[in-house]
Amino acid sequence: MSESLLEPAQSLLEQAKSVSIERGKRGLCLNINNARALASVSLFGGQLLSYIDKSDARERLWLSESAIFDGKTPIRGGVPICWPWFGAPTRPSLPANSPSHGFVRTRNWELCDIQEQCNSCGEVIRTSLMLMPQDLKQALTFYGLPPSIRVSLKLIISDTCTITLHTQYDAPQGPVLALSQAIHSYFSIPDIATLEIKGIHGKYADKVNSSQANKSPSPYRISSETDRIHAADANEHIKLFSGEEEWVSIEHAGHNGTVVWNPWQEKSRQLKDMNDSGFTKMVCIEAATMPEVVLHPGQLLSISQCVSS
Ligand SMILES: O=P(O)(O)OC[C@H]1O[C@H](O)[C@H](O)[C@@H](O)[C@@H]1O
Repeated sequence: MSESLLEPAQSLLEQAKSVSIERGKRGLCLNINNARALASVSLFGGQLLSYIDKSDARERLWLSESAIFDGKTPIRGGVPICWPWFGAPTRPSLPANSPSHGFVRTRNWELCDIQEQCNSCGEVIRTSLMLMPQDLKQALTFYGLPPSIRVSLKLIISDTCTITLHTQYDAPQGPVLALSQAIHSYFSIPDIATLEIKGIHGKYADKVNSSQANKSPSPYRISSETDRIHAADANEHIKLFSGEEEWVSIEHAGHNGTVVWNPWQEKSRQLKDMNDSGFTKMVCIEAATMPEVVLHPGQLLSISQCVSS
């Protein structure tokens, strides 16, 4: 993995007021500090690692204390991008040992654009970043996928945080692409014992008990290993409560599935990049296209997640 910035990114950074680059224990990260929020994005995986709304100074994302930053292992926490497949690779045409959750979470991404919006005092109140995986064409060819596909990630950091993943099939003709993907966000919560999830109503396929079409629970609480793919409402508004307190608000668009994941105790112990009690402080709520959707030449597919207080 090249640990350097590409030339165009250097000049974007020189002009930006609210974005700086840091080369530290977490590898190469872009740090955003504007009047409304703080955030950090790893260029490995194009992965948002931290988002803090300055109005309450609360970290919204969970990052494992044992996360591995070796430039090879997927980072446990923040917002991994799973693309162009979610979960285990199922397509027989893929090479043996193809990674779980696709290949872009373990690639270097490059910074392609920065846009800043200022208030009347000249303070930046909104920072938008555009990132793309490096050398995507080569990777697509390696996995037997059409090389004219482009994927980009737009992050808008302000008093809300919006993550949008675009897939553009940039060709007049070619084979259709069956695409599953996820914005795989790990949310930081005070305690899994007091968590209640509101706003998820669709039936779910249960990956723990291998059963299909279960009714969404009400109230929705987590007290054991949970790994579910819910059929999603078109524009979904989910809220996480810690007891009576509304903790975080999550809106999804462009998806057809919402994933809820908590590994619970035993599985946490098996994961080398998660502390034994890590599962008590996190829950994954993911905007996904799962089951997979079909993308035709010329089409653009976008999914997004917006996080706010
Ligand atoms: O350990 P990872 O490959 O990062 O996957 C972590 C989890 O991601 C998703 O939420 C899946 O539904 C789970 O089945 C999986 O265990």
